[in-house]
Amino acid sequence: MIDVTVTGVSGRMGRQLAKAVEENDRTRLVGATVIEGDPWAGQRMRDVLDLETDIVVEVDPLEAIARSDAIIDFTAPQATHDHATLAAQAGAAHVIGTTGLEADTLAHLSRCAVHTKIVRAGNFSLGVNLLTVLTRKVAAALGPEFDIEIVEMHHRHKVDAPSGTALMLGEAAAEGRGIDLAAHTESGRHGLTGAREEGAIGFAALRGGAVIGEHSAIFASTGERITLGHIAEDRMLFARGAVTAAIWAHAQKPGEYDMIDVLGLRD
Ligand SMILES: NC(=O)C1=CN([C@@H]2O[C@H](COP(=O)(O)OP(=O)(O)OC[C@H]3O[C@@H](n4cnc5c(N)ncnc54)[C@H](OP(=O)(O)O)[C@@H]3O)[C@@H](O)[C@H]2O)C=CC1
Ligand SMILES: O=C(O)C1=N[C@H](C(=O)O)C[C@H](O)C1
Repeated sequence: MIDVTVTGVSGRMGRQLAKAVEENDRTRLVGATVIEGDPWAGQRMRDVLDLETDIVVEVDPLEAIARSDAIIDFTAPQATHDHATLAAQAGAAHVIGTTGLEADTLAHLSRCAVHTKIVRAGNFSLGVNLLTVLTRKVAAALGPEFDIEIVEMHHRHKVDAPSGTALMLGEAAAEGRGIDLAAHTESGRHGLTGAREEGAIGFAALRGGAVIGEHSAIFASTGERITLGHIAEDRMLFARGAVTAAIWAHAQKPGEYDMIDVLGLRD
């Protein structure tokens, strides 16, 4: 059995993650955390989420992580930064779904990965990870006469843009084309923008309603257009992928990994 803590358990993803850990016969929920002041703090998981476990929701992640083989963390950038320190100290695998991480946190994760295994992905679904592989291949096959645009739509509560998945797709397209994404990104067009830069990779982010996550990679020439896309219809998709990643990470050496490694999709 792999003992798992879910951080941010009262969140949209936290709830699904706790269920996914408990439904998998190789994992067991041994910790569940929330931020101070959250109504779930101090409550039994069986009372707030109808799970058959005696786990009580905690505010301090220290002890929960210390008794865990793995933590699954879909929270917020500062929380993930802090959890990484604790996971590295405890030697617990750290599965990270949090998006919108800044460069200082990414550098911190690389230092933590000397001590433990980190699996980080902007999207833990099989479909999106296959889509990134396809996007890289299509970008490599097409010439610069094809403009690349990444379009995403999410629910009204999402706080970061472009989404982590959109950035994965942009990175894949840039890799396929043999260019640096940061140097070719065009996003947030508004007003008198001028014509599209040749070779740019464009990003457009839509927000509204309860959309779980929709992504397209569009390759447009003057004569034809190819669209590769993915629609997520249930958050359990991401949660089950993250549990698969925790089980996989348990058997790995310390280091930084992503879902392409977990799924064995790397060429
Ligand atoms: N990689 C993937 O496959 C996916 C990634 N995501 C990403 O996961 C993250 C969470 O998304 P979502 O569940 O929709 O967001 P929510 O806001 O619903 O959940 C995040 C939860 O984390 C809590 N939290 C914040 N800081 C801490 C902390 N220090 N300790 C414990 N809990 C904390 C928040 O509490 P409070 O609300 O009180 O701040 C909230 O309950 C986002 O970055 C999102 O982009 C989402 C889906 C799939
Ligand atoms: O915030 C979300 O909800 C999602 N976030 C991830 C992202 O930023 O791509 C994954 C998924 O699309 C849902």
